[in-house]
Amino acid sequence: MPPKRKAASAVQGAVKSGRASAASTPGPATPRDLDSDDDDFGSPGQVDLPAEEDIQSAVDRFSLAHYQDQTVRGPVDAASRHFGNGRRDFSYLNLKPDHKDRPIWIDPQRGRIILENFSALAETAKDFLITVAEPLSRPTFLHEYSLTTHSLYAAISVGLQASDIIATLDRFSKTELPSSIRAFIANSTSAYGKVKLVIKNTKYYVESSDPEVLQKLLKDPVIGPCRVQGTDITTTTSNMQSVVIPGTSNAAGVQQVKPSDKSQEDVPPEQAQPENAMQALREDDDDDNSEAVHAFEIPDSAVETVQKRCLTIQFPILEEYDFRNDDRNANLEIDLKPNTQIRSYQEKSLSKMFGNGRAKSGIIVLPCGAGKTLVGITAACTIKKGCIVLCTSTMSAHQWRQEFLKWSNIHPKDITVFTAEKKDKFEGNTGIIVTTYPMVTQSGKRAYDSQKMMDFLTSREWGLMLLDEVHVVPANIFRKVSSHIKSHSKLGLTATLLREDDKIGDLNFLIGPKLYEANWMELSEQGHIAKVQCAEVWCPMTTEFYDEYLRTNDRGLKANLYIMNPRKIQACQFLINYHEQRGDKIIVFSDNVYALKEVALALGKAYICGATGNNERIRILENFMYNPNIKTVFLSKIGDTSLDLPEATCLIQISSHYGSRRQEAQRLGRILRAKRRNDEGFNAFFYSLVSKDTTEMYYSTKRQAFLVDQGYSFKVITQLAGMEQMEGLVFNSAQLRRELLQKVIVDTEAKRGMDDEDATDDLFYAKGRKRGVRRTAGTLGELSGGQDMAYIEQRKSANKSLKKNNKQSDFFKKHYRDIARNKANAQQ
Ligand SMILES: Nc1ncnc2c1ncn2[C@@H]1O[C@H](COP(=O)(O)OP(=O)(O)OP(=O)(O)O)[C@@H](O)[C@H]1O
Repeated sequence: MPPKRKAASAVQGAVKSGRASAASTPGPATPRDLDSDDDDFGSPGQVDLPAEEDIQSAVDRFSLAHYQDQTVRGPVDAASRHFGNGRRDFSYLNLKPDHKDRPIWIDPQRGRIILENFSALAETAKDFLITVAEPLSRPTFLHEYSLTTHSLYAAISVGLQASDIIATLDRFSKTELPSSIRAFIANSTSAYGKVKLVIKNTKYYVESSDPEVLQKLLKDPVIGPCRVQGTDITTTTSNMQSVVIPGTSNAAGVQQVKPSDKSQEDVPPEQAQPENAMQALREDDDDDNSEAVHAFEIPDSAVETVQKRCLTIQFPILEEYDFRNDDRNANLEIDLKPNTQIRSYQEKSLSKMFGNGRAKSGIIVLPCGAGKTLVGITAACTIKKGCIVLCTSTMSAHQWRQEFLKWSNIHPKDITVFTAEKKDKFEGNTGIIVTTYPMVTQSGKRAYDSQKMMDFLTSREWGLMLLDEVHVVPANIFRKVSSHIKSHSKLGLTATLLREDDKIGDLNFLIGPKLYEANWMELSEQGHIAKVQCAEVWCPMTTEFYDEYLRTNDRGLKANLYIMNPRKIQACQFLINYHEQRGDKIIVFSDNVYALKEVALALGKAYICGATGNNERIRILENFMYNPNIKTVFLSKIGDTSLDLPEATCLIQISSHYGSRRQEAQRLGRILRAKRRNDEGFNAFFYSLVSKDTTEMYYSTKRQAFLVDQGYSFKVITQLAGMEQMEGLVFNSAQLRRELLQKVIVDTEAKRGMDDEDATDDLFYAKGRKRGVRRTAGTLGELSGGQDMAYIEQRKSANKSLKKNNKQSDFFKKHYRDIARNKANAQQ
């Protein structure tokens, strides 16, 4: 089916206005250059689209490297090695005379696009780039995007044509568009949309309106054998129709419940936004042509293989759901409530999903606290078929149900929760089930009612599958989910499409391409998420801690030393004090559960970790939210995601998971939804405390990479003015610091030998970790307890009893007395 041109009028509108503004900018840009419809490039006739070709040549064309310019490079000289010995010398790309007025430059080898964010055309160019390319980095002045086959497929799927993309990129580009990029765009997009994967009667079919394409697939050595013999069918399908737009400017194609006094027809036409892509679709979709479609069946087990292979041979398989023509599955009574207004970026993201009037599967990326839940609910209200929502925990499953009831008019009986405790089915023909990933993927024998519920889920077709927090779920879990549950469309939601293990690419074919990624800075400028001041506080190690840090080879002890560095604890105390006085509510994060407990107790604050019981968690969180005297709570990594504490306005991180960019972003997310974010001059604060000259510094820089790409800048604070003079500063004598050091060493050793009740929380003592022989340098004096070093038995049982006995010593007596006192204070 040919892509529809008008569907992309939002983007094209932006491009047009870009042309207009370019024409009005001073400088040598001529109207013909920037504003002319008489394009030099980009008319379909001039794009060198391949004619007939075999599968192998399609495979060869897949990589951008295939399109490299064959331009002769300049002579190799002494500086050449800095430019890949001439390979990265792009001086052959001639700048246009008016290049200063054009905002982008494109790397002909890697498809990277650099945008000058200070250009007068930046806004218009950004609107376009977000549609055709993937944002990589968006700090203040220069943005970086990447043209990929996936991003180009996404652009085509909202109705742009290769010629539009080429022409517009060329207009914005400082140099003539490299021929490698032109060919890459033309060829990557030429086969898009020719092959589809559809579900009919709970069976998967590969479908195309071009019989020759199907023949090619059937001849392919991987796809051919997957066909279920004797299942070929030919049907007719009607062309795209517009998604119903009730006329509200914020609808994004969503049917909203109308207030009773206002019928849909009452809405004056001027309220409809002309630049709304969905609106354009509605105008466009009167031509309702039918066409013949040919299909063959593939077994469930072959779906992923076929999807992967199709991607490799450049016939990307499209998962689209023509929900309005689905008469087989019952319609669900669901609309947004009349007072529900979705925000512009939520609308934009949904217009990418429903850009051509059908539901495309894919992933929407919005910052934490930007309202992914409402985006999911709006998608369900658009499709209006059975919907299954998968969450990461039982708590968030219940939250999702509540949000559905809050924002939509769904009948409470039509939305049920399937968790270990609750296994209700909806009563009507269709409905919504909210469940968790483990509930549907758990292997082994299930309880009777759980099995019955699973049979219910697997025996029917679902219109939409909403996948919350897609970034945390391993690919094999998705495989299980999709093989168990048949859904016509899938929408993944996340704030951080990041994995340190590079597995994120798997989501491309398991769910679909990234449909939309919002700009964090833009949303915070608009007040949808809080503005945050980020700072990295460098805490020097005390001499005795640093000596031990340098001496030991034990990674666990090293980590405990830089985390428990007394100067860091003092900085934490000082910052808590400072922000409590300002009226902030503070969350202190520590991945290391040992440090979490010790520091919380030392500072007399409450903490929550994996081992904290549910009732106690609720009690602590409620106190944090509603008790004006409880202003600080310590959280282990269980608080990283899905915790809604809009009261929190300040974060202090004392230990974290190595270089995890995702965790850093998720933690920052806990304050992005701060209630007070729209107060005049309000700022939230995010402090990361790191021990100077230790490996923690290296990890810290890595962790910040994602946020820096989103435009956040981290101030480095080397000294907290006034800290030394603070009254009641902990560990403020050499004796106390030495005692703390002893305790850290003893506890590290003791804990190594014991089963850790917080193993799920604690990265350094994860269960199953092998112990090796450890040899450390030391003196006899140290061994005998001189110089504040403690004697440590290496046998497990001895360690336990040593610790027990140690409780009787003066040091431990005092220590445990302090803990008890702090605990009592925290509970008051
Ligand atoms: N269009 C809207 N109008 C009013 N409030 C909204 C809108 N969209 C979202 N919100 C509110 O913003 C807050 C954050 O929403 P939500 O919990 O869905 O964020 P999230 O993106 O899922 O965050 P996280 O990634 O941290 O889970 C909620 O209180 C929600 O009610």
